[in-house]
Amino acid sequence: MGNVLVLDHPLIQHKLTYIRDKRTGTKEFRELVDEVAMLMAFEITRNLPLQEGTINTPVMETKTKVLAGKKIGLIPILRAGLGMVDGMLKLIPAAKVGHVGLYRDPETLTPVEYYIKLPSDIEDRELIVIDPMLATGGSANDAIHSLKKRGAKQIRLMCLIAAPEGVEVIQKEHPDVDIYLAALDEKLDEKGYIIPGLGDAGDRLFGTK
Ligand SMILES: O=P(O)(O)OC[C@H]1O[C@H](OP(=O)(O)OP(=O)(O)O)[C@H](O)[C@@H]1O
Ligand SMILES: O=c1cc[nH]c(=O)[nH]1
Ligand SMILES: [Mg+2]
Repeated sequence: MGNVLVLDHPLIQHKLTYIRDKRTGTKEFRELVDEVAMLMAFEITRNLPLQEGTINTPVMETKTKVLAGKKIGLIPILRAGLGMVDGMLKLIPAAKVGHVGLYRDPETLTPVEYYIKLPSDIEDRELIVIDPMLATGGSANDAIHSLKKRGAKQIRLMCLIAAPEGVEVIQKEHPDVDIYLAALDEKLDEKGYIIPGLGDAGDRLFGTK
């Protein structure tokens, strides 16, 4: 079964408080999501492989370390996942970005795929699927199935907030996928919203409510 890791860095937790607050407007919400995504990217890149190289400092030659060049792909789930892309690219600028367009039908809560465009070499990349919200898990589950169907072999999932119901779905359907969160909340309400959550991430990011 995949691991679930709550990234409890104080800066992430502090910013998440303002992201959750209903008084936070669109501009500030977007900035905070960008910042938290960058901090989460810092945490989840801890395992990137390094290789030794040699350079000359102004004083002498020395052995030092550089990234071994592992290929990464960021896969935001549209729309809300877009809000996390730029923050992550600040730390992983060489990553390629693939898009999966999904919306959750408000009545049935089942995901509807409307767009997919991926880097051509996804089978060689470690893919990080990003979406602020993991609620019933339907959207992330579909996105991951779509990626695997197209050849993806290494996938991680990064969300701001998850409900236990969504985590369970991913762990059952995709035991090979580790999940990284800023918070694991209590449950879903009768409309499938995460409680206490942050409301509708897409609407808060793009001001569409
Ligand atoms: O785990 P689930 O129950 O599938 O719910 C989570 C999904 O719901 C939201 O997207 P939404 O459908 O609101 O689309 P949007 O990003 O375009 O607003 C969110 O960004 C996730 O993709
Ligand atoms: O709480 C939720 C659940 C699904 N999608 C959201 O944007 N928020
Ligand atoms: Mg939405």
